[in-house]
Amino acid sequence: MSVFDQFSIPPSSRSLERDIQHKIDTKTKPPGSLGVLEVLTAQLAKIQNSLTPSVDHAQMIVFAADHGIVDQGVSAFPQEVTPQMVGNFLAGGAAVSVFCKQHDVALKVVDVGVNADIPAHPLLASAKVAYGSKDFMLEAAMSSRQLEQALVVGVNQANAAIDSGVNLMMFGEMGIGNTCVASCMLSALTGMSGEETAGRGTGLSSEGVSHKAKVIQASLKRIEIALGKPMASWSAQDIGEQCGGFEIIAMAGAMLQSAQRGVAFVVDGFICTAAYAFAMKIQSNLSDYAIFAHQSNETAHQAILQHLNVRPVLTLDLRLGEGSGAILAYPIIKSATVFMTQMASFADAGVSDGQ
Ligand SMILES: O=C(O)c1ccc[n+]([C@@H]2O[C@H](COP(=O)([O-])O)[C@@H](O)[C@H]2O)c1
Ligand SMILES: Cc1cc2nc[nH]c2cc1C
Repeated sequence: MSVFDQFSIPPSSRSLERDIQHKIDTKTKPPGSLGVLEVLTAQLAKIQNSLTPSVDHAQMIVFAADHGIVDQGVSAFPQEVTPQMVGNFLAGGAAVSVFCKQHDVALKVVDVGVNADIPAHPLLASAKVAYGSKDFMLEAAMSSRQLEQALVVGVNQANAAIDSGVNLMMFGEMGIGNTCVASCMLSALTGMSGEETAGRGTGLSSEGVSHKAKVIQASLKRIEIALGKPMASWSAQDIGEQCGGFEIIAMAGAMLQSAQRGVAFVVDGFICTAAYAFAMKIQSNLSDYAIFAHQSNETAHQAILQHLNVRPVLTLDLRLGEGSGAILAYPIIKSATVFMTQMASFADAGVSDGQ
């Protein structure tokens, strides 16, 4: 049995649905007036099968890896930045580090495939599958064994966090070149062309974006020839092996396992959305457990979010990654649970409900 077959995610519970809606509607506010917070608290209450949902024990996991596709000139930054930024996460100097500290959320960094040896650190999990993926314009990004290994890294990370009592998983990523990987995976998953999925990433020029789109188109052509079947019939395994990235696959594994264990997770920006779309191809019940943090400025993110029929919490023109949007959405997600658990009802407060 492949690791892809190990997931059987239950839909989130419907048993309290009416009680949850009643509790939301009897708070001291006009019906629906807390907007998206009402949607979020209902989602969390169903996931936790509780009228008092909580996200007090949140954990941020940043998966990091490198990508052979950078040899095609698809990023504005050099590959060395991946381990350098991992060092910055661990030292507490990155955006995700300071925002996690601000909100008292634990940060863990997982090396799934960085192209350098990273010294041991209390916040680092070393789970390197390889020193980066292969250049997928020329050959498969990884072997089927590496694909399984990366997925299992994510599953194990989710299990460790949930075993320690975490009730909200937040995911981020770091990997120079990974917007190209995410775009190629999303093209393969949705049928959108490289022109539609390619964007500026860390800051490519317009010419750079056109070149990146051509690299994606050439890669899709190579894969079609290698697999001997049209894109519409590629499996998740095909897409992961041919054009995946280790941090993206590991994150997909962590999302699937969080859902399997009945725990909500927060999807950060463009690359994390590619991990989610990939995981959805494995198990579509996943959608009940996902909260989308923000709409990235990466060109295709809006179209992909629409394609997935999901609404992000924030639109702040972010395009940083590393889980920064997820941690910024955290206080709003938390407020959604706080209104549900702490706000007075019309009856409690002696306020007329207008009926
Ligand atoms: O999350 C996003 O929406 C996002 C958009 C653009 C860039 N990034 C980050 O930038 C890196 C990838 O950009 P690039 O240009 O090297 O492919 C990677 O480390 C991501 O975390 C992230
Ligand atoms: C500096 C820098 C920080 C990042 N954080 C996530 N991706 C990144 C890419 C770069 C280039």
